Parts: sequence; C-alpha cells; structure tokens
Amino acid sequence: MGGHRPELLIERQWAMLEQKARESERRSFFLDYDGTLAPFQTDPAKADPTAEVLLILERLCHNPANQVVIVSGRDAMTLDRWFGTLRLTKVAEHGAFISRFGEAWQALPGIDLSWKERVRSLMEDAVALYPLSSVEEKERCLVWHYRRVTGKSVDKTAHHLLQQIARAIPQTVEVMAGKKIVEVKPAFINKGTALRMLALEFCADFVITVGDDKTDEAMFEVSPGFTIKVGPGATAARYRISGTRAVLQILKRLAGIPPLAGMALWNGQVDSHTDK
Ligand SMILES: O=P(O)(O)OC[C@H]1O[C@H](O[C@H]2O[C@H](CO)[C@@H](O)[C@H](O)[C@H]2O)[C@H](O)[C@@H](O)[C@@H]1O
Repeated sequence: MGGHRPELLIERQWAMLEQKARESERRSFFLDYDGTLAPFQTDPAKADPTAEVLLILERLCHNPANQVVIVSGRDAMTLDRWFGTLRLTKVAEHGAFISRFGEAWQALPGIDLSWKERVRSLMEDAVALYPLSSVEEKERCLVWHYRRVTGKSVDKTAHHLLQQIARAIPQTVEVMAGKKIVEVKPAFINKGTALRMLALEFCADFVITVGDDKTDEAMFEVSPGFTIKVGPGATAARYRISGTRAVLQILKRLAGIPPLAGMALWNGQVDSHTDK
C-alpha cells in the first residue's frame, strides 16, 4: 500500500474500462457491500439494499458471461435475506463462508472460537458505558458498533477497547478498527483468499473489484483486474471513486441500465458517508 496513489476514476478512464468490459468474453464483479453498494446507516440491521441496487445486480447476474460476487463482512443469514434470490455468489464474514448460487454455504474448517466469550464481555462493558452502542454477533466474528454515539470520547474508548482485546486474544485472531466499529475475526481469513479462489474458478478476462474499507485491501492486493477504492484512505487499488452513488453509476453502465445524466464519477470530493 505504501506510497501508491490511485488515479481518480473520471470519465476518460471509465470509457477505457467500459471498452475493455465490452471486448471481454467473461467478466467477474467482486463487490463489497457496506460503504460500497450501500451508504452507512446508524443501525447495521437497517442497511438493506435498495430496489435500485437489487435491479443492477439482477441485470448483471442475468448474463451468464458475468460472475457476480458480494464479498462482505456481513453474516451468511443477512446475505441470504438480502440476495438469496439472485444468481450470485456470496462471501460472508470476510471470507469465512462462501455460497455459490444454488449451493449451500461452505465454511472454512478448523476455526478456534475460544476467544469469543472473553471478547464479548469486553464489548459488553463498552456497551454499558455507551448504551447507544451495540454488539453484533456473527458466527466467526464479533463487532462493537458505535456509530450512534456522539461526542469524541467514544473514539478513545474504541481505541482502549481495541488494545484490551488485542491483549486478550490468541495469535490466530485479529482485532481491527473499522468504520465506527471494532471488529474481531480469525486472522487467517481474508477477502483476498476468497477472491483468488473464485477468480480462478471463473477465469474471467475482465475483473472489477470495488470496496471502501481496510478489509477490501486484501482483495485489491490480489485482484487480477481493475480495482476501485470508494472514498478516502491509503489503498492498493488502482482507481478511486467518490462514493456509493458513483459506484451504482458505473455498475449501471456495465449492466446496460441508462445512468443518471450529468452524474460525475468523481465529484471533486469524497462523499461524506464514505468518510468513516
Ligand atoms: O465488508 P462489508 O460488507 O463492507 O462489511 C463491513 C462491516 O459492515 C457493517 O458495518 C458497517 O455498516 C453499518 C451499516 O451501515 C454501520 O452502522 C457500521 O458503522 C459500519 O462499520 C456490518 O455491520 C459489519 O458486520 C461488517 O463487518
């Protein structure tokens, strides 16, 4: 990641990418969810995909020459509820679970979950301090959410919690500061490993990978094609785009849906919701 500066994805570059997509025979789309296909919500349970997102995905999936993969930190149940009827592949909990369309979820074996109880109790202490914060329980990961808490002191608490957790977990597990979350997940699981495996299976000659968060960097590092970072921050991606509106704009164009006239891919600034 160090020293690399992504290009802004503006109309000229986009025309070139679109051309490559048109000329290709098989296309892979690796798409992160929160902060990429959907703007952040204060309540994580209320970040359902809009009808517009579902239509774009449905159109992309409709073409058998397209492989569409949602690569998310979300749990399998949520992804099934949101995307269960679409002909796409879902990667849940940052790569811990994979479900190809029409197939059952496959889980990575041999995961140590002995840390969960201790970490949950540390997170519950933080909720006692900030009752507007909450704990999201997933099968292999735990998340402390504090987007609903106002004031600066919560950032210090998040930092402190992260340090406490880091001391309490075994080496097989990692704790990360995300966007208004502190998340704990198995260390050897990452979105890049899932991408590499699924890309090999489909053998596309056009691959596009879009994401906004630190966990998406693992995809950018191994993705064989065009990589697009949504919003600010250091990245290994080749291009940068302003926010979720612009992501939907480019996906619409690739899906053959007329995009909004006059909507720029790079609006000169980063959309506020992708910021944190
Ligand atoms: O890999 P992703 O699909 O981007 O998932 C990453 C985390 O996203 C969710 O949290 C984020 O979105 C919430 C809803 O907008 C927001 O409230 C929170 O502040 C964000 O960090 C999700 O709840 C986590 O489980 C995912 O790991």
